[in-house]
Amino acid sequence: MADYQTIIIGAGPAGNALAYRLASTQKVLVVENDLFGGTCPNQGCDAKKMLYSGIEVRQQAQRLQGHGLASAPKINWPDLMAFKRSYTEQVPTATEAELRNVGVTTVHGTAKFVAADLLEVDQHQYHGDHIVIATGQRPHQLQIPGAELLKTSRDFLDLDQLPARIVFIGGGYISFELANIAATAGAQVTLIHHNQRPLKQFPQMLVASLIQQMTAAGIQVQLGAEPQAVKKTATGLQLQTSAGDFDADLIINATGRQPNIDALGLDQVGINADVHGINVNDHLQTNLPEVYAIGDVVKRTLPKLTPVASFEGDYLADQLLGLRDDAIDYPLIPTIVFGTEKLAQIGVSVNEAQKDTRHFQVTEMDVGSWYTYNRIQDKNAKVLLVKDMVGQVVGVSVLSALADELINHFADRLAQGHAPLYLYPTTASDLAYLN
Ligand SMILES: Cc1cc2nc3c(=O)[nH]c(=O)nc-3n(C[C@H](O)[C@H](O)[C@H](O)COP(=O)(O)OP(=O)(O)OC[C@H]3O[C@@H](n4cnc5c(N)ncnc54)[C@H](O)[C@@H]3O)c2cc1C
Ligand SMILES: NC(=O)c1ccc[n+]([C@@H]2O[C@H](COP(=O)([O-])OP(=O)(O)OC[C@H]3O[C@@H](n4cnc5c(N)ncnc54)[C@H](O)[C@@H]3O)[C@@H](O)[C@H]2O)c1
Repeated sequence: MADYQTIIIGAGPAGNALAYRLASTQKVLVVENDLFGGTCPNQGCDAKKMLYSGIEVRQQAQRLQGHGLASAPKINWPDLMAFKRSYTEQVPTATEAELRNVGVTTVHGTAKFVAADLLEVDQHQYHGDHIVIATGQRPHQLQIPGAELLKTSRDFLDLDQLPARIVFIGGGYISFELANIAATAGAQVTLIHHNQRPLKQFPQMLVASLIQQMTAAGIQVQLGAEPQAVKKTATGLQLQTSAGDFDADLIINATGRQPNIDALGLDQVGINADVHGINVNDHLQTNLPEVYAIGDVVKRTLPKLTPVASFEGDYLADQLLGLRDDAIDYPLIPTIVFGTEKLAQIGVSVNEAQKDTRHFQVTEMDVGSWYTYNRIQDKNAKVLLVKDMVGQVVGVSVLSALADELINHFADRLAQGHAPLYLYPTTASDLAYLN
């Protein structure tokens, strides 16, 4: 039986951040049952932003029509997809090779606990002094008739051809981002949300403004539509909802993600988890002291994002190397929806401030006419500042083509002694590698 100091299950941003840090001092094994690199580079953040390269150029050119540009370039979907694949297709091999280069052993297969310190992968057993679960999440399945006809964000991000009519189910990050890609690339797009509060974490005033811009860009946003069934029709598919039926050639289910824990055999060894993820303490330790969990698979209310996954991987590396023993203390976590306009926030949210008017006040600023935004014709740009009672800015929400830049500047300004976490993927998120 092979013996390791640390075994990491899952080679996504969380598992890899940990593996790289441990590699020079420990004997480390990483087990991966799909694509090395995990969700973010293969079918999440990076894949999406490769497509956004073309999408953003078309959108910026649309804003400048009549201001020096005569037309906006059209998207050639197969070419854009080929560009995305030129990046994604090399990710799994390159990631695994990098891990091996720094001395990490890698294994392909699904890991299952046999004991607290023992895993089985394809009938081979591996002993670890510590075992770290970093298995991430997968799309949540809708329980409606015909759900097997629905596709996911992973399918969308690898489409050979762009279907003419696309429906996105869900009013979260994925639907808002992919709907914009599809519509800007020329599809007829409908976004269906089951209640009246899409993107509920963000200020509803900015969400309403975003939806206005989506509508102006030709995206139909249907609120209050509970999905009920999916059917095949003579011409494609039909989504039946409480607010009517929607015909489409492709329907993407983006109603949230659930932790990858089913195959791990957690019950067998008594690791506490539920449908929201694995329970950990403030040291990212499960109820079994030698087993930890990091990244999206952890049950927590903080946003499930790449910078958070990497931060946890880094933190746990310090713990396992004996460099620190304090509880995890997260920096402010900025969030962004790369939508028809970018919607981003950091610090005390407007929603929190509106519930606690004794301590916070919100200032609304239409900045579309400011030089920075006027120059790129970002006419609807808006900033909401949350201030405490002495007038100090403690939170910011932005709707603008430049929202990522501004929020990253506020990540620096509001950091208060922590190394700031930046939105990913952005220029600022590269800073950690520029030293
Ligand atoms: C469409 C989309 C867009 C996104 N965009 C952004 C964005 O712009 N910015 C951002 O910050 N975040 C974004 N995210 C979220 C981001 O991708 C995740 O937060 C991040 O990937 C989490 O990293 P992780 O290592 O915890 O999990 P993952 O990246 O999911 O990696 C987990 C790995 O574990 C493997 N695994 C699972 N079970 C087992 C098992 N039993 N045995 C072995 N291996 C196993 C999986 O195959 C996977 O490779 C996006 C997500 C999606 C789906
Ligand atoms: N820019 C980014 O950082 C980014 C981009 C994409 C994804 N992500 C990550 O991926 C996660 C998953 O994205 P997502 O958009 O799938 O999830 P989400 O949680 O953001 O949104 C899911 C939406 O589906 C709705 N919903 C839930 N159950 C439903 C049901 N039965 N019927 C109809 N609607 C239902 C919810 O109300 C919610 O609006 C995000 O939470 C985030 O952590 C991040």
